[in-house]
Amino acid sequence: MNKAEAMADLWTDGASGGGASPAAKLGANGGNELLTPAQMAEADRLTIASGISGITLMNAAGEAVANAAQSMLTATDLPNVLILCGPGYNGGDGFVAARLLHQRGLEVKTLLLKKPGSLKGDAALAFEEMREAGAPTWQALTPASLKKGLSEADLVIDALFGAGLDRPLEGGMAKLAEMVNAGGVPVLAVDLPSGVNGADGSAGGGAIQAARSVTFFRLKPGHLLFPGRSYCGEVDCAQIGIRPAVLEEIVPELTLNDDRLWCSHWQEPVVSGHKYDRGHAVVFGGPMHSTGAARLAAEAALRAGAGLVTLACPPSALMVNACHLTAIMVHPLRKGEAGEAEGEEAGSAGPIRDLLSDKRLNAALIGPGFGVGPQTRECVMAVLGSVETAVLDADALTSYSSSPEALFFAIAGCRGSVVMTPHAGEFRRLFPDLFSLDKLSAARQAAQRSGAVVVLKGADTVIAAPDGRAAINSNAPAWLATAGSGDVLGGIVLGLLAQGMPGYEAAAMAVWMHGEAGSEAGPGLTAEDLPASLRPVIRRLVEKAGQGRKEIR
Ligand SMILES: NC(=O)C1=CN([C@@H]2O[C@H](COP(=O)(O)OP(=O)(O)OC[C@H]3O[C@@H](n4cnc5c(N)ncnc54)[C@H](OP(=O)(O)O)[C@@H]3O)[C@@H](O)[C@H]2O)[C@@H](O)CC1
Ligand SMILES: [K+]
Repeated sequence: MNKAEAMADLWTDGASGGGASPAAKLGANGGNELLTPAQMAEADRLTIASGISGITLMNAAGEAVANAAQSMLTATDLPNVLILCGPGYNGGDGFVAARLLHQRGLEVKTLLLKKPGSLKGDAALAFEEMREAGAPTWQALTPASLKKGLSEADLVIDALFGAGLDRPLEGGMAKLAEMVNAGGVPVLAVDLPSGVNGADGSAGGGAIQAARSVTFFRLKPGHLLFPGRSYCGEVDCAQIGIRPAVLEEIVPELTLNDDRLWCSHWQEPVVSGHKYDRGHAVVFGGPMHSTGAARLAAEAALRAGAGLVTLACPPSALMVNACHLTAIMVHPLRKGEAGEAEGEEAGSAGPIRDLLSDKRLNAALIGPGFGVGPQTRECVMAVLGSVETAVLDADALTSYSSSPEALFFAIAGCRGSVVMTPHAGEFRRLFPDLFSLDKLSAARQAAQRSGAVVVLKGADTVIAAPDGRAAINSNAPAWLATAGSGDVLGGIVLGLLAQGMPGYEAAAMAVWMHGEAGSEAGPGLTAEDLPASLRPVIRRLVEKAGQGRKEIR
């Protein structure tokens, strides 16, 4: 087992203790690549071309569904399972599950959306095999048959639509989904809950609410992006005989955000090392009435492992910051002080350049609590023109609402990586034309346009690189949505950049660590709790990385 594999187990082997991530409920076994429905169809095609028949894959998929169904039914004596089968191969998986559950002695009823004669290919084969096996009963899916079926069922299997959903549910179909949701019977979804678009998680016409979903080979973006994620329940990923080698042809650029994505770029401190080996990060803070955001970021950067952290701020704010900070250095941005005369804005660009002329300061964060306006734009220009790597957040982004191209131009001239961490509102101000797109496409296009790594924050944060790579995060607990949380995230990115991680990996690791720290701090957390909550998260990473190394020897 190499270091990456060892660390991949970290959050799914039940050994992660109090910080167990909600992502552990996602069955990302097999690999962290995410496949769109089109890519999944290609994986099926390549597998079938290599000599494994489609019906073999469907039988394996249906068996995984049947097994999951049984595991949901342990408490009932003679369970009654209602299987809703659609017109395509998703329905085919339903027929296989129906046959197996019937053969295992369960009461099974299938309701078909279309006549059996209209079934094609492997779905028709699976229906025939189900009938030959002594067939569980089947009839047409209508409001009346559904109402009766729901009144008798202990479990519903939703095999209506999966990867082939190509439009929102509407009319009678949407009403049937509403009936299932109102029925009070737990639902197991095959591949995806019907109504959820696997590519982007949209569910414009509503969807069936599942308690659990079983997907195949790899997770799909729709399992992770909202609103789709909220319909999936717990997600299992079953391996059905598709070889991972097909991914070499498909080359997916999208992954689940977990340690497999970034652990090989992260280096824990070595005994012979020096603090300067881990970089010197600088946070540019705002005026006296607005200092907290920068302090949260600075504390997070230090906890994330930066060797040294300096908080640079206007002289008026120096005393406030100095009173709150110990290990973090404070530095007055003296020259100019124009901001103070003009409504207490932050220091001018000159002193920023002066400070950053010390090349040991290798990563800078500007934006949180900094103030919005032309002075901020000057300061952002000074940062991007002077420092190796930078994080832009909050006011640094909002200040460019009416001139985003100027920002993108400056990013293009920056020596190293630039990471932007907008929430939805900040994103909309910088990229108004992208806001109507799905979150994944929006983040990807923004990264391409701006030349920065874009962290589009939210419960399903997307991290996108200008080269097309993207990751979806899934471990953020609900209580992470609290004042100052984003400032901490910016600080973690900064701390990892200071240690020399590449921008995309630093951003992804930071988002993941932020989520873990949120789970570690738990209900009732405030942003102040998060930097300290990084300690057990980092300790587990170090321990697991060490295990990986031992096993390599
Ligand atoms: N390929 C393989 O080897 C394997 C595939 N596997 C399984 O196959 C599934 C994908 O199968 P699939 O491609 O047949 O699509 P599927 O999800 O059944 O739906 C297509 C049908 O839905 C219809 N339809 C679409 N949207 C609709 C709407 N809003 N409202 C109403 N109707 C709508 C559409 O109808 P039409 O557009 O023609 O009107 C079409 O007839 C995948 O999820 C997995 O479970 C596994 O067995 C492993 C091996
Ligand atoms: K389904």
